[in-house]
Amino acid sequence: MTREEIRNQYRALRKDFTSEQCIYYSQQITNNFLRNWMFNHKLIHCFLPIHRLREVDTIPLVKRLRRNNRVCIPVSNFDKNNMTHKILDDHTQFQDNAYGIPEPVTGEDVDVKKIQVVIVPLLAVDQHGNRLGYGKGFYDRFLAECAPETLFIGLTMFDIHDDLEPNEYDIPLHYVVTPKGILKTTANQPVPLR
Ligand SMILES: Nc1nc2c(c(=O)[nH]1)N(C=O)[C@@H](CNc1ccc(C(=O)N[C@@H](CCC(=O)O)C(=O)O)cc1)CN2
Ligand SMILES: Nc1ncnc2c1ncn2[C@@H]1O[C@H](COP(=O)(O)OP(=O)(O)OP(=O)(O)O)[C@@H](O)[C@H]1O
Repeated sequence: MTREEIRNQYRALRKDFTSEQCIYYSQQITNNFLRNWMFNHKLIHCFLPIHRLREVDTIPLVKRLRRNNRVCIPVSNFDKNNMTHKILDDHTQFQDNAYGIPEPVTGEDVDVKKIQVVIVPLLAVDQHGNRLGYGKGFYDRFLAECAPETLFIGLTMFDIHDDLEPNEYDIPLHYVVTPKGILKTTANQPVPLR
């Protein structure tokens, strides 16, 4: 199967989820994540979900992580297919962009190099941490800019896919969280966070 065929397959599967299934899987992913990592005094990037596409609901995770960390949320530029990142605070205001992604409209911009953990949305991922998104390269570009010790953690409601052919830009994830548990991929781990 081509990347595009695999992409379409997962898109279709996700569209068939009910909102109850989506909530249930999201809770399991959140619980598995927090059982493994709470982090402390880190700068963490996390996406916010496109509800219409039944993405993992990261809002409870973001709320919990923000208790002991700084969390930044992406703002997407669909002309350049890149993102900037704004720190979440008690006063952050959000607005859905044209693709239904909630984005902060206020808040301090973050230097990409200072981000220590990136929580990545996925359509499909394999045991090596190779991933498939919507195909615009947003996360490929972003992960390439991050400092070498940054930890990349993907979230998916699906099981790990058989090997995906990486393209030249693919940067593998270090961990994947599913409703069933946590997979440490075969990608080289950066130095452990203190
Ligand atoms: N929540 C979230 N934020 C994210 C991503 C993501 O996957 N999830 N992205 C990860 O890279 C970037 C945005 N990428 C996107 C790329 C394409 C489309 C898009 O074409 N949407 C169409 C149809 C999608 C479909 O049917 O599956 C649409 O909204 O009509 C949306 C987001 C950055 N922010
Ligand atoms: N670092 C980069 N520099 C320039 N172009 C890039 C870079 N990364 C990705 N691209 C472009 O983006 C396209 C989409 O890449 P790919 O198929 O890997 O997307 P994806 O990983 O599924 O999507 P996303 O990253 O948005 O979730 C690539 O074909 C390439 O043209």
